[in-house]
Amino acid sequence: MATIIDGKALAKKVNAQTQERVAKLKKQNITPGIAVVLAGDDPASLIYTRNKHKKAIKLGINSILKKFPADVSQEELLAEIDRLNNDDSIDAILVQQPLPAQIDPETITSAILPEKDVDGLNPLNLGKLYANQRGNYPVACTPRGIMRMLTEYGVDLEGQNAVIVGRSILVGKPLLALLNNANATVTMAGSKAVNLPSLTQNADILIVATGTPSLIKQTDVKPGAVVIDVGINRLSNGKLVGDVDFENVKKSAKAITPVPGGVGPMTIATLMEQTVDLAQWRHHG
Ligand SMILES: Nc1nc(=O)c2c([nH]1)NC[C@@H]1CN(c3ccc(C(=O)N[C@@H](CCC(=O)O)C(=O)O)cc3)C=[N+]21
Repeated sequence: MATIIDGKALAKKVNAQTQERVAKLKKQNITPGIAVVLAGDDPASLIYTRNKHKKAIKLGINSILKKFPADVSQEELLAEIDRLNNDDSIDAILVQQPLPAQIDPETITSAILPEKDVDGLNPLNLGKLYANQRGNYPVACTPRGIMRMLTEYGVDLEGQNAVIVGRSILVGKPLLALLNNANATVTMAGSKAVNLPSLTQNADILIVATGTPSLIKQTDVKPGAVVIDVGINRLSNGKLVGDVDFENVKKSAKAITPVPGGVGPMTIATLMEQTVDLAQWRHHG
C-alpha cells in the first residue's frame, strides 16, 4: 500500500513558517499584501479566491479582492493591473484563471510587474525558470508546492523518469522546467499522445494535471511509482476527485497524493509563502 502524501498536513507546516515570517516582517513595519483579481462568476473560482483571502488574513497578510463582471473589457483589467503594479502596499498580484473569452491571458500576465508576479506566469519569470537562472524569482505555486512535497517525502529526482500528463502554462510547463532543473529525465504528454499508457508506465514519478476524472488507472502506473494528482473534478454527485483512480492506484504505487487534501492545500500554502518571498525581495533584495 502506498504512502499517502498528506498535502494538508504539509500545508499546515508551511503556513506556520509563513506566519512566523510575516510576524518578523511586521516588526520592520512591512506587511505583505496580495491582490487577487477575479473576472466573472465561475463558482469554483469564487471558492478558491475566497479560500485564498481567508488564509492570507489568518497568516497576517493583507489581502484585497478586485472583482469584475464577466463582460469586463481588457482595457479595464489592464488599468487595474497598472494601479496594483504602482501600489506600494501590494507585493503580489494574482489574476485568477480561467479568464472570460474576450480577455487574452498572455496580455494580462505580461502586464503584471515581474516583481509582483506571484503566479510566475510573466514571460520574464518563466524564461528565468527555463534558463535555470540563480537568484530570486517567483515560480507558479502549484508546481512549486509539488516540488516541496517531493522534497519533504524524500523522493529522489536525479536521473529518474518523470512523466507529466498535461501541458498547461499554470502547471505542466513550469513543472517541466523544475523537474528538468532537478536533473530528472522529463517527458511531457498532452491529450494527443499516441500511446499514453506506454509513457505513464515508464514513470518513476507521474504527475497528472488534465482535469479528466479517472484518466489514470492502476495498469497505467509502474508498481513503486510516486503519483502526484493535480486534477480537481467535481462529479455530478458532488464528490471531488482527481485525475487518478486513487483507490486502485494506491495498491501498487509507492506514494500518492489524495484529492482533496493533496496538491490543492499546498498550492494555497505556497501562494502565501511566495507572497512573503516577494515582499522580502522587494524590500530587502
Ligand atoms: N491564476 C491562478 N492561479 C492559481 O493558482 C489557480 C488559478 N488561477 N485558477 C484555478 C486553479 C485551481 N487552484 C486551486 C487551489 C487550491 C485548491 C484547494 O485548496 N483544493 C482543496 C479542496 C477545495 C474544495 O473543496 O473545493 C483540496 O484539494 O483539498 C484547489 C484549486 C488554483 N488555481
